[in-house]
Amino acid sequence: MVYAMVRPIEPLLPHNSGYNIRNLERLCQESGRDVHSLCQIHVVGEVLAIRERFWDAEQQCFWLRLRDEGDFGEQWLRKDGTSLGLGTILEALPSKRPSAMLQQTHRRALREVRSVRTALDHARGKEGKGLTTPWQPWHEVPRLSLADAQLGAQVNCGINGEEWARALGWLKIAPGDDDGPLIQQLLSEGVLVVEHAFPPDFAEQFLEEVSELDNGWNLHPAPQLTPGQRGDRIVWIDEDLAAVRYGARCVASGIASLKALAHVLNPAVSRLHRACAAAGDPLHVLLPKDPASEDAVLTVSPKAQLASYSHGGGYICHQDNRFRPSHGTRLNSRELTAILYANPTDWDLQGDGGALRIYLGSEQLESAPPPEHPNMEVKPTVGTLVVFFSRLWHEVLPSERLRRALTLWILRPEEEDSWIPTAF
Ligand SMILES: O=C(O)CCC(=O)C(=O)O
Ligand SMILES: [Fe+2]
Repeated sequence: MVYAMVRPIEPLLPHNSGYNIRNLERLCQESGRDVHSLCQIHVVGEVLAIRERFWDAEQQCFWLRLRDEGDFGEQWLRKDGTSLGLGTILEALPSKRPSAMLQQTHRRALREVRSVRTALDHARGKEGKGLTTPWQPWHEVPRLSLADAQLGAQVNCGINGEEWARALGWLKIAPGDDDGPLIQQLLSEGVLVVEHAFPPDFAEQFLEEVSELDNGWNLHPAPQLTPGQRGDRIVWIDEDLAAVRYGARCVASGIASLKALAHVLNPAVSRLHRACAAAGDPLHVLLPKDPASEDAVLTVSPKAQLASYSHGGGYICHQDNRFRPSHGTRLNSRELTAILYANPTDWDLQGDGGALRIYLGSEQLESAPPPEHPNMEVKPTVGTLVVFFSRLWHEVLPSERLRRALTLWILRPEEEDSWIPTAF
């Protein structure tokens, strides 16, 4: 199933105005419209083709005509780089391998999308300096270096070098720190929790921005593979969208900090993989595609997921990735799951629920472990950073209170036959 979003508000918004709630309210007042009428989400089935596109010089955007399988027939979507993200259109396909025909159509649609993005960048004179260029095949995705990440952050949201260094400091992990106790803990236990990773004033602002973003109808129900799998609403977001579209600079900094983690963890994780590969572990075979990958096996997905749970919603016990011995491959390229929470500090796990429960040493299990399996519970309060290997089983316990989380998947893409970008 592919989701497309149509936002009638779109033509109303001046270029680069944010979608934050104040902006929307102001625009609604000015145009005499009800704020609830402005955002719609259509589930439109599989995108079969992008039939037509044109560059609208007046509005400086592309318009795409999509044909899909849903009842909505054909519809126009607007793409202008800062507004409606194409990632939203082609975001979710079932993770079990769809038919060859669907794979092919999806590939074709992706090629179209990429050509639009390239043309768009070209039209704007941009040099494509993002952290990763999403239209490249995974094995060509450049490895993240701190310099790239700094550049990306500056290009994307104007974070300067000083702020960047501070962001890394917040996470209490410094470059060159790969033998430090926190990283050792991650490698040996598979999980790392850092409490108070943010200074309090930043935490307060982060919390406020995330709640404004959520209250502005920017999140939509997460795609589910099975009914009842997860109860959250989500939006995929990068630094650029956060800072420019939503006016959420602390969220942008949060995403940039999570991306910096990949860089910082690279040497240690790379050593871990080499050691496991040397011991004959098939999961850790490193393909010799990129000699520089000796010290860099990790990169990041361009977008992070902002999720909001409410009304007792949770996420059943699952793995974000798994190794398929029968295929000798991993299901996707996710290696580490890194989360920053955005919930008040008076959170009470007993009364409010919403713990992230991670089952330790569970990555090889074929099915979800029983609750008595050794586990740890993380309280989702603002300032808490949790990083864990994506193959560990974990769940979000039902949350009686609004529960928000910003998640970035850190990737190890080199052996990926992935034809489905999970986010781009
Ligand atoms: O929000 C959390 O604590 C974890 C969410 C999660 O497991 C996921 O989105 O895959
Ligand atoms: Fe997960």
